[in-house]
Amino acid sequence: MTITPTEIPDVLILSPKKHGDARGFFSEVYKESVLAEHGFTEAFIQDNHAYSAEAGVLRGLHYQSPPFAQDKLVRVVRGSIYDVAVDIRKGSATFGKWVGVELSADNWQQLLVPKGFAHGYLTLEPDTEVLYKVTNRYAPECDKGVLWNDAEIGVDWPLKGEPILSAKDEVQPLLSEIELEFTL
Ligand SMILES: Cc1cn([C@H]2C[C@H](O)[C@@H](COP(=O)(O)OP(=O)(O)O[C@H]3O[C@H](C)C(=O)[C@H](O)[C@H]3O)O2)c(=O)[nH]c1=O
Repeated sequence: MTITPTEIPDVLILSPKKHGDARGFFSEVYKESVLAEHGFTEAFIQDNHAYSAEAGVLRGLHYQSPPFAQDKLVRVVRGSIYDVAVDIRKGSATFGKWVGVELSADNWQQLLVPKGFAHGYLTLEPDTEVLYKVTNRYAPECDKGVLWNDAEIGVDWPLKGEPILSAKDEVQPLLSEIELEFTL
């Protein structure tokens, strides 16, 4: 597995090796020791699985506030997504900045999104399945968000038309309106 920092150094791209043979492939898709070598030692305690039927589904931008903040390790086992992390850590040199990476069953890449980042993704094809590990349990009372198209952030979503949003994501607050609960 190789690990590559993005333009925001705490957000990492992981590229597990696929061992292919005549039967198919085998891949170690999570290895605690490899992440520890890169300074990530948080324990993942929950696995999530999200299926989106259509291309153009946009989930985000979400985060859980302390004490239930989550680190996320995101991968795609069917289809593809444009995965986005936005730095919402007060005092960060990259506060309000975002990174976007295509994750797909084909490229087999993963994205590590640490606490202090809002996370969201846009599906790029139908029948897309996203698996991700998180380092804290689901806490609805701490479930927060930022508006997907907040002009102050300016995420360049590769949209073809209007996104398919949940009712919640239609009305998320702007970055300028949220309580900043993460400090670098
Ligand atoms: C996140 C979560 C949700 N749920 C339930 C709550 C709702 O009944 C249903 C759908 O939840 P929601 O609309 O919040 O799902 P997404 O829009 O995919 O939310 C996720 O989207 C972005 C991409 C994220 O990074 C977060 O993990 C998460 O916020 O699943 C649970 O039971 N457990 C959970 O951990």
